[in-house]
Formats: sequence, C-alpha cells, structure tokens
Amino acid sequence: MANIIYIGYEFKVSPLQPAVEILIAELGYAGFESFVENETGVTAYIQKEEWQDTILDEVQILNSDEFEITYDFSEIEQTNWNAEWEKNFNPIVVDDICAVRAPFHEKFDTQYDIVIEPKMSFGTGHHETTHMMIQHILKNDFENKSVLDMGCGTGVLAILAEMKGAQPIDAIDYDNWCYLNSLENVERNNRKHITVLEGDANLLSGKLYDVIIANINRNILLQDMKTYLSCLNEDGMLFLSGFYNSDIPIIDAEVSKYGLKIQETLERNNWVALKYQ
Ligand SMILES: C[S@@+](CC[C@H](N)C(=O)[O-])C[C@H]1O[C@@H](n2cnc3c(N)ncnc32)[C@H](O)[C@@H]1O
Repeated sequence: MANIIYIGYEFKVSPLQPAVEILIAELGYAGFESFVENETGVTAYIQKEEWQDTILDEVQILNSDEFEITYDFSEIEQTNWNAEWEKNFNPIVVDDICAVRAPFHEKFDTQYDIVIEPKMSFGTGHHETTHMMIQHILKNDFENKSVLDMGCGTGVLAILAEMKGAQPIDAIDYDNWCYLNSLENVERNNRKHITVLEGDANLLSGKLYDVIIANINRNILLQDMKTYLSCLNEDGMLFLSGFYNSDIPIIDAEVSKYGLKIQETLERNNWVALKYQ
C-alpha cells in the first residue's frame, strides 16, 4: 500500500476516564480512523484527504466543563500501524459467548470466535455500539435469514450474523478501507455467504432482506432510513445503533413512520442500540 499522509491529533485529557472513552467514540463518529491511548490521553488519526477544518465541530466533549482537554495536531506518514495495533488492541468477550480478537491473540473458548485484523477500520468490538449490536445478534434468531449490514466497518457484525446461520448477507460500507478490510476479515473467518460492497444506500434497489443491521450515525440513519426500510421484508427485524439515548425520539419518529416499533433498547455509556420489528 502506498504511503498515505495522516493528520495525528494528540489530545491531553484530565481526568482521563471516562473522558478518553467518550472522546474516542465521538472522534470515531467525526471520521477519525484509529486511536492510540497513552498515559496523558489519546492520539487520533485521520487521513489527510478526509480531513477538514470543521472536523472537531461536532465533538461535544471538547466543550464539557467536567474535563480539561487540550490538543495539538501534525501531519504524519503512515508507518508501522500493525505494530501500533498489536500494542493497543485488546480482545473482548461479549456475554461470555462471543470473542472478537486479532490474529495475534490466543483463541478463546467461546461459542463464537471472530478474528479481526482491525487496522484502521472501526469495529474492533471495543466500541459500545459494536458491543451492543453483537449482543442483539446473539439474542436473536438469524437462521437462514437474509441480512443487510449497512456501514459494515471491519465486517464484524456480518461475520457474526453468518456464524448464527444467516444467509445470504450483503455488507456495505462507503469507505474504501473498510470495504477492503471487510473482504479480508470475511476470508479470514472462512465465511462463504457474505458479499462485501463498496457504497451506500444508493446500492440498494429491489432486493429485500429479513434483517437490516445499521450501526452508522444519527444523521446518516435519518437521511437513509426510507431507503433502508424499502428493503426490509414484512415482519423483518431492524437493528440500529450509532447514536445516543437522547437521539431515540428523533430516530423513533422516523422509523415509526414505516410501522415498526421498538422491541428492545440496549444502552452503554449513553450510547444505545435498538431492535425494531
Ligand atoms: C460506527 S461504524 C460501525 C462499524 C461496524 N458495523 C461495527 O458495528 O463495529 C460506521 C461505519 O459506517 C460507515 N458509513 C458511514 N456513512 C456511511 C454511509 N452513508 N453508507 C455506508 N456506510 C457508511 C463508516 O465507514 C463506518 O465503517
């Protein structure tokens, strides 16, 4: 891969927690691709061509009175990301049933063992929203269901859906890196029923799914909900995440227009994941 220029933001945070956790989540949604935590805070990276000078405008924690957060930023060349990840990527286990780990971690004795080479795509299972979407998938029946995973990131949710018996599965992400990374992870986990596509809601036309999974963000979900739901079979299940508890009314106002009702709400650190049917 050719060297890509990144912008690295070094955030100094006091006190560290939970501010660093919230900051990483918000930066992820603002478009930052990877994070390296340290004793004073976190360094966040974004590709220079994705960067814009308003990038931090929506990062609400920077305006919080509870924490002191300062930052500096500079341009850097992509160097050895894998070494950085190996130092910083910890495996996780969801509800003792599903492990998400990197190839360099030892295998877990869980029912589902997902191996993700996270590199720079979102979806290591560490984020609250991924964790809750995994919980939803674990709890629900996916046997022989056709699934759309919109905003697939590393492909982790599509991979788990197939492990739970779903097929066929379309996993879509508009980010080229996520598309390539999902292809790699699908292969790595030996999945045979997942088609990975690069794009967005414009790719959806005419095809119907039994289940739609979308962990993206509030604005994209609101913008594309009509298109997503035109692809959901009657009685199909919809799982949504990527927004806060306080966003539920606005999301629900949109989804309920199409006759779906909230069946279950999961919440972690103010982030939520909803099941609709
Ligand atoms: C919060 S991450 C979720 C990744 C993964 N599904 C998970 O649960 O960990 C959101 C993903 O949506 C992708 N995305 C953002 N806007 C999109 C859009 N309009 N259409 C498709 N994918 C989009 C991003 O590239 C990112 O990979």
